[in-house]
Amino acid sequence: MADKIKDAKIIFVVGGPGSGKGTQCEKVVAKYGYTHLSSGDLLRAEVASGSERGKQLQAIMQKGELVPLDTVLDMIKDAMIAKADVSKGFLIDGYPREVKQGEEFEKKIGAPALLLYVDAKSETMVKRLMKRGETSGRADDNEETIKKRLDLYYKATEPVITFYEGRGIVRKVHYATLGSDL
Ligand SMILES: Nc1ncnc2c1ncn2[C@H]1C[C@H](O)[C@@H](COP(=O)(O)OP(=O)(O)O)O1
Ligand SMILES: [Mg+2]
Repeated sequence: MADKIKDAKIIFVVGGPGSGKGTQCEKVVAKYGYTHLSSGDLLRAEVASGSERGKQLQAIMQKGELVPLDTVLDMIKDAMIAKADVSKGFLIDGYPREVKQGEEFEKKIGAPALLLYVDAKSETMVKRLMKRGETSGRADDNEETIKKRLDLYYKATEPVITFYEGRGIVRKVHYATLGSDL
């Protein structure tokens, strides 16, 4: 099973909460036809299913914390396997959230060809999340949780960018634009 994805082209998409990762991914999908997999969307689908595991995940996400690594990695891997036959490559949006997640992904699936870093100022992110919170229905788009998500991003996720910069595979994009030479 896992063999099906061992040579897949992988692009990690990393950025703060509300930085515009999903929007950037839509542009790449339109242009290159890659398969977009969002860790947050996969987790929210599990929550929406009403399963016992979904209830546990919901409680963690509501607090703005990270769900256990194995849970999110298994979900991504299953989603990749399900799309392996039709996919030209995968945009993994919202993962890795910490260096350890990147290392485990590489052990279990493979190495990324590129990391798209969606850069945005923290004031911009907060503004966009507060605005999104008016209509998103997301339990984590409120002032208190947004602050925790941002703190966690700077503490745990920014080191991921530094880690992959060391390999020379980071491409920085601003939330409003996307280079044409991906
Ligand atoms: N790779 C990951 N590891 C652990 N928790 C994750 C995760 N990806 C998402 N989550 C959990 C914690 C996040 O605060 C929540 C929402 O994720 P998201 O949809 O990627 O948020 P956003 O797009 O606002 O950054 O889901
Ligand atoms: Mg998202």
